[in-house]
Amino acid sequence: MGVEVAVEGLTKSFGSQKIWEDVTFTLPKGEVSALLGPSGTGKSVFLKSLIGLLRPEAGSIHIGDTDILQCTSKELYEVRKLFGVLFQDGALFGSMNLYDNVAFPLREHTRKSESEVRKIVMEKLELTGLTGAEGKLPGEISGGMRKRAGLARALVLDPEIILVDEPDSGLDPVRTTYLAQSLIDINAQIDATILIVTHNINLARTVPDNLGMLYRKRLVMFGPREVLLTSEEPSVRQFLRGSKIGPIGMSEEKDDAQMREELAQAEAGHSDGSVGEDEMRGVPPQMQPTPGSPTRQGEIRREERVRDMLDTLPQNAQDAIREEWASRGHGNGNATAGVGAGAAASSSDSVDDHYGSSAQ
Ligand SMILES: Nc1ncnc2c1ncn2[C@@H]1O[C@H](COP(=O)(O)OP(=O)(O)OP(=O)(O)O)[C@@H](O)[C@H]1O
Repeated sequence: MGVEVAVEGLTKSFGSQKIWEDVTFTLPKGEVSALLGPSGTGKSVFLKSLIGLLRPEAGSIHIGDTDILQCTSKELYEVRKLFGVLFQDGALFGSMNLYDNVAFPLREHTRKSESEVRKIVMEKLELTGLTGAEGKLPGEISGGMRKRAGLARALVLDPEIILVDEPDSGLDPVRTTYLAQSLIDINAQIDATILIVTHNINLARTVPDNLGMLYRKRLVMFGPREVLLTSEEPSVRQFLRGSKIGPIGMSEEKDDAQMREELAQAEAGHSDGSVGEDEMRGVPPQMQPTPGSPTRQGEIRREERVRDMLDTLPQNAQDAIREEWASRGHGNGNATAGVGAGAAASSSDSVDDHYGSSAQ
């Protein structure tokens, strides 16, 4: 099962440039979470901080019981083995064929025999739909295949946490959906904790259990996906619609004069090409594992968790969650298929424990 990742009061600067500050939230174990944010808000820096490649100057990052900002380098080495990371471009070695690329972490970090390595590599290549392509070089295959090879390589050490940096970059919408489906299926199969960093709104709306957004050097919010998707926060609504109207500008933020001018243009009928407000309202159904996959344990645990905190969530989010449960025949929140009746009482965690003060 995946481990919990708890980030508290995290602040990162490069010299005098503050990237983000006081970021607090928890990735629940075995659930799929996504972090949204305009370009340059430090999402990749955040991922690199989680695996100890960059060092924030304040706060803590607990991976299970270990605070990676306080631990020894030996402990950090052990913690890193829990991670599988899919970088934007797949980060494959150009001179190695796919088989050797995927085998690389096994040969580097384990003492497995070549026949054991072969068994694992072929299994992961099959899982990511790459059987038959193992002899190809990265330069000979499409961007989508490179991503999947990167994913296969991220999976060979049986990670408990999978970090995915912009899974859609360089992919068309159909291939992005296939990759997202792979992530959901993998979550069902190995119950790993998954964090996806993305600006793909469709993916953010349909794939994760939990959703957050970084903006203006802060975590605007993080919590069950229904909270962000029904939020009235102007930056969140603007981002979801991809509209020019709102506080987010071409560079990080804009001034009042520009905001007034853009609003006047919109009122005069000038379209900025964004998705209509009504189209972006509501919570679409979540992507499910491919039929025949194991039940997603993260989804069951999430339901228990959300049930515990339901009354603390904004009304819009509560309504969306209750509606979704009702559509699945889960009644008004008092009964859950597949979840023990004692579950709601078993956790003492409050919404603040899970999501910090930024949960809304
Ligand atoms: N090693 C570094 N040294 C100095 N500045 C850095 C370093 N890495 C990132 N930055 C800066 O941190 C900021 C955030 O970068 P980051 O790549 O994390 O943004 P992002 O949200 O992932 O953007 P995008 O969505 O466009 O990929 C940028 O201003 C970048 O220049």
